[in-house]
Amino acid sequence: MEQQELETLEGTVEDIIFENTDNGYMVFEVSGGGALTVVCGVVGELHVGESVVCRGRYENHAAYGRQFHAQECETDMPKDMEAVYAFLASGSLPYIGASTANKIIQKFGASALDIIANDPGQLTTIRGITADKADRIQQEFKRMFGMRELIAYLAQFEISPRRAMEVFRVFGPGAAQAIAANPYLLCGEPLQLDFRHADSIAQYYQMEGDCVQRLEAALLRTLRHNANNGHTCVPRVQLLETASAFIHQPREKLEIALDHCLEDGILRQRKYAGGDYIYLPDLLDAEETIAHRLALLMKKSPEKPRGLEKSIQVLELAQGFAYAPEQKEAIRKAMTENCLVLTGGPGTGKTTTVNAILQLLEQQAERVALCAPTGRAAKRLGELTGRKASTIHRLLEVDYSGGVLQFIHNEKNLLRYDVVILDEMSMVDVKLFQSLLAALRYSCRIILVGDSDQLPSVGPGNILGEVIKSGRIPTVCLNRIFRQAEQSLIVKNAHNVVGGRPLQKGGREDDFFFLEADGDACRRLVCELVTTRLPRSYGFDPIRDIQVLCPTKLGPCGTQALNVELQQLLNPPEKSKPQLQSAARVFRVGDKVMQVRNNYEIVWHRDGGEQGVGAYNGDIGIVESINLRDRSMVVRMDDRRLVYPAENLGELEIAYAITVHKSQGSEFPAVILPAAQVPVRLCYRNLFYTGITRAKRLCIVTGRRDTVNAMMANIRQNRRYSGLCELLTDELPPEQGALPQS
Ligand SMILES: Nc1ncnc2c1ncn2[C@@H]1O[C@H](COP(=O)(O)OP(=O)(O)OP(=O)(O)O)[C@@H](O)[C@H]1O
Repeated sequence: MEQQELETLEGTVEDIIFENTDNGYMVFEVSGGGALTVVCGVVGELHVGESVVCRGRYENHAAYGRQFHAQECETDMPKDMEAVYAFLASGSLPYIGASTANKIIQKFGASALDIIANDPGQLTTIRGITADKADRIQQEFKRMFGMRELIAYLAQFEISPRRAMEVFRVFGPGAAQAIAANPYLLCGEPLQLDFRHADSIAQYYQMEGDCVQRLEAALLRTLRHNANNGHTCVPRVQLLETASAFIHQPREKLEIALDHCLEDGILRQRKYAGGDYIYLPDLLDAEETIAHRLALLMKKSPEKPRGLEKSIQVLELAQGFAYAPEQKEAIRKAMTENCLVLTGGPGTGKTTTVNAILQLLEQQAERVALCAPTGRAAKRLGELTGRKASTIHRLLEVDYSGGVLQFIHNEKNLLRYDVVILDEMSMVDVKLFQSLLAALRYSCRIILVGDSDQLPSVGPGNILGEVIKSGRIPTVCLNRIFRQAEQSLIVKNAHNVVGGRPLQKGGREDDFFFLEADGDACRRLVCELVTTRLPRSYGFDPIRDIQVLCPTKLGPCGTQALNVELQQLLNPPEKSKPQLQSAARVFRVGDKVMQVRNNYEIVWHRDGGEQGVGAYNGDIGIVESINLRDRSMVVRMDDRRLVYPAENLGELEIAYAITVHKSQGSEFPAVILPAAQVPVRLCYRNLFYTGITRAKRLCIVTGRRDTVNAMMANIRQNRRYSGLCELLTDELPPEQGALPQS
């Protein structure tokens, strides 16, 4: 229906105004019907001189006037001589500029493009074009039109030009043949297209629903889907059942396909106590490497620093208080063992202990690296220890030049540290930890600090939980809440949550409150707290200091509804305030935004001139300016300024309200946690605990008492399949590694 309403614009491309080669978004001028029209849209690749038929709609742009928004764009080779000349002179082909284009046209006329495509040898008759150059010209010409053909081919299966360009980049000129032979390649890495696209291509080629390509793809897709939910492996039985239900094929057929995949090494299997588990090879590799490296550290003889007790006493004198017995034990172990896990809830003295360890290590002139998985956690670690702390990515130095994530520091270029202290360990996934271990010298000692009651990492694995569970790595768990911390109801209630005790209600002077409300009333209450009550009573800045943390995105108290309302209240549209629409979001100058995936290439400038690259999932900032012409935005994140070009806007979300999952590793002066209508799958204790422990000075839980009680009662930690505990116990039989936990 929609299709019939589209208008058509036909003509020749006169000029390319803006081009994004990554996603195919272009702004260009088309002459046709006696007029010159500015056209924009995701059209793939275009060149001056080409004939185009665009379908879309005319729109009036606030700044640029009337434009044509193309939803579809068919192109053809330049037809008449003038268009062929314009195309050749546009510089789209290598070695051909305006004057060579002129010579080619004089010699071959309108058939110049046929010659380039089919008989490039003839080009050598033009001065300056050697046989090699003629070949390169032909290759580039074929690439250009190959991409064009692929866009048209995939469009029949409702695959957008933007996706088609990605397909072309991955499979090159042979893309169409490769896809015809196995349409399910599209569902694999790195494209991960929806299965229904591959199914419709397979149907077109009359492939059966139980063809081997489809069965294997279903197994891989199920494992990848589980990896995205944090599992490093899946029980064999469960994998077969899920994949069978997903593609409606009998389990036996999937079993045969699975055995093929195992034989070919596409998948791997490990036997643990509970049965057989299937892995994607890279995730098993990561868990095996981690277990092996930690085991090697445990097999190395421990350090024997002299005068340790004396040094601890000196520190106590300087501090003016005595360390608790578990803190002392952690300090001793940190100075002697090659690997230590230090864990505990808020206010139990982890940072105080880390500071003591740092001082002792520095006295021994050990080279110590302090790091954490997120920028915010690293910043906090730096502030609390008064030392330089960086993200793991920064420590390893990202190299994204090849378009895939690599690190400059790796097994061939080791980091020169004697000890690494890694904070917020609960957030580290297996791949990142594997990369970190690879870049450390074998003798480098490791101290892992974290709170195992927090939500586990976003990426696959549950390293902290599994390492503690194995009992093979020295672990000190700090349980005691210190007096200062005890005065805080946030801290007390955090421990109540973990201990399964009821929440303590807050009084006027407290830093924790529960306010009862449901549905829309709860949403209105949250908005009122953010916009008026908390700024008035506590002097909080509603945008900078207060963070709404929602268990869910949906519903009246989810991030989506709250962001719409809070944006309207805190940063309403104004005539003088530039704003940009990107997908369903509107960004305005002054909005709070969050980066929602890792981008290793985006450039930032720090105040004071330093420049670098990278914005990471969970980084929060404020929109500082908007350029309407090229649809770019400048976002300030702490002391850094990042320029987001149009194609990167999809990586940003409005962030007055964010999910608890996204808040891991961050702290905020004031947190409001609406717990009214929480879907059952998100109704669990770790999530509630992680949310309230993000608050530094004030935490307000709003919502329904029964929802809060249900969240607190549900200790079913979202189970994560991982073999790390078993791999560690295999590597370290009890006599080598087992240590009683304190
Ligand atoms: N042995 C001790 N005696 C007295 N006070 C202590 C002791 N250890 C820590 N504290 C105090 O307890 C409070 C909490 O300690 P610390 O910040 O180290 O805990 P934490 O576990 O890092 O907390 P969080 O995870 O919330 O940051 C601090 O005010 C600290 O000075």
